[in-house]
Amino acid sequence: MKIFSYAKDYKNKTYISVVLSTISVFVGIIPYYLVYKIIMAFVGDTHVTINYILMISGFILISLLLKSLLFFMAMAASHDAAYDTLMGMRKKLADKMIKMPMGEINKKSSGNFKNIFVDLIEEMELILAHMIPEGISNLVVPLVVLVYLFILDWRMALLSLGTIPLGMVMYKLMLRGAGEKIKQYFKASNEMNSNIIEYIGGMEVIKIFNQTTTSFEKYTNSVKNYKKFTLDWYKQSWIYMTGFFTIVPCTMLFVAPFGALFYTKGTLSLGTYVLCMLLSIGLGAPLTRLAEFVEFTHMLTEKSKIIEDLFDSKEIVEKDMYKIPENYDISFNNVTFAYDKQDVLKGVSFKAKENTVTALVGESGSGKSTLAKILVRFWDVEKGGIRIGDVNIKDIPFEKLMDYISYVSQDIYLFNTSIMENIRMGKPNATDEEVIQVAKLAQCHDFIIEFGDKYHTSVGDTGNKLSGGQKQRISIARALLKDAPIIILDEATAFTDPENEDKIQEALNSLTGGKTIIVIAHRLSTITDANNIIVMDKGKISAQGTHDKLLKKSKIYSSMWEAHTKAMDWDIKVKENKIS
Ligand SMILES: Nc1ncnc2c1ncn2[C@@H]1O[C@H](COP(=O)(O)OP(=O)(O)OP(=O)(O)O)[C@@H](O)[C@H]1O
Repeated sequence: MKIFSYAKDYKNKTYISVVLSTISVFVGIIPYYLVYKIIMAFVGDTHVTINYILMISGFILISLLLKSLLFFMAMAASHDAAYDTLMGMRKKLADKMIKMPMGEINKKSSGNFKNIFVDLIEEMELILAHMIPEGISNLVVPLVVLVYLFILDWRMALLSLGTIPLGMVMYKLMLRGAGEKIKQYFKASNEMNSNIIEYIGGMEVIKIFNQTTTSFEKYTNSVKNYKKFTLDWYKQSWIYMTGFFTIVPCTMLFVAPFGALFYTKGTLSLGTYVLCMLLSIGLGAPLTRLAEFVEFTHMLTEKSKIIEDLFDSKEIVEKDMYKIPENYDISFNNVTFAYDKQDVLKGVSFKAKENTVTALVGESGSGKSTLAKILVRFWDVEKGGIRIGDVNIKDIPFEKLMDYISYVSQDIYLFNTSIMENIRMGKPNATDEEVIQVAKLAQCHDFIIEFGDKYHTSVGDTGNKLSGGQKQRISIARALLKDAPIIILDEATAFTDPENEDKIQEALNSLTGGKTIIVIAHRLSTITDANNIIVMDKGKISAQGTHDKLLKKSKIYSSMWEAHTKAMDWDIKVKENKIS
């Protein structure tokens, strides 16, 4: 199982656990031998003194205590190694996600990721922490006992294994179709996780649209489904499971009667008979526990496959040879791009020069945000190329590319921490003063100081304590603080009320010169001064030029402008109460 490869960094603790649990197994066999000594002392000719019995009992007690102590020390070492491994796996998974294209991440729901990061990895603890010490003792005990039994009397050794063939039949029946059942169980568990997260995340929409019944139904159905698959699996296997766990430990079934027969026939001494019975009793429990571990392994192999699939999933390809751009001009050369099969960008070519503002406008769905997302390599382009300062973005180290670009997307995400820390994410070593300075530039300062805790006010879960416009300006402040040479601002339509628009405009004006700025604009009045306006239409560039030029030569742009000015007039009239 590949899971053990993640444990290799912590192998020393694992070795300690292996050594301790093996010693514990051998120490655990001593009491059987000592009990045999007592019995033999009574049946033999020797005179048994109370001191002798007390001494042997003392040794039994010491061996039992030592066995437990060693076992718990082994468990402590294996748990230590296991939790280190789980931490390592979670870190590696988080690293992996940074390298994955957004498209790959979006294929899975957040419930799916939660299931992998939390539940599945937690269950790996069972393999790593318990399988090593317990697995070893459950494997070594029967082996050592069997070898000893064969040394004593091979017939008795074989008889002590008599229940195993019967148990194996039960075991086989128990595992019949288990692979399929496990897959169904995981599918149901994943669905349940995704539905729970969707139910909680979508609560606002559910309440507004009074969809409580249907959404609740979807949620309860997945919970019921999960119960059904778990129970089905249990019902199918419980009879055989009970059979197995009843039959296998009855090692005395053959040992006692046949041993008595051999003894009466004089082919087995009383001492060996007694010792064989004692040893075969000790054989039963570890044998059944061993079977339990085989079952766990079966299940955990399936679980670790899900984790491994995530580790093996597609990454943004990084090359060995890198180039660093000499300037920050951006050029799209004949870029064609599809999320799935249908092209959403078709042969797009344009240049956004350093020290200029380029605006992208066009109808909803015309491909504006997609242009921004492929520039930051959320998805890789296969046809055509994107260059920064004449270097293809695929030839720039991904981390460097992220350093060059500040991207304010439509989906603003704020972390559940203070406003100060949310802005500081743009430059982790920024001082408080620097944060406040950019907040002023981004027109956030005034509303921040209105809050009781000012910059230390928590923004709430995903920023839900702030208005849309406030969140947008905080994300602009974050981008300003990063001070990257390229800035992409994807304006969110939802927050473009005139007051917020003015503030955003001021924030944009504060962007210092020398940068390459790309603005995806929904309200055309924000970009009339842009050096170049690109009009997108169904994935293609329909026209480009300055505002004045486009008004004359682009039908799409001039009608967009007309619609925009009408809407502005409407706004003003409503404000002046001319329209009720
Ligand atoms: N993750 C995705 N997977 C599949 N298709 C997508 C994805 N994101 C966007 N699309 C599709 O790509 C097309 C272009 O979308 P895009 O978001 O670039 O448009 P836009 O011009 O920015 O729209 P808006 O102005 O509404 O933000 C749309 O048809 C959209 O349905």
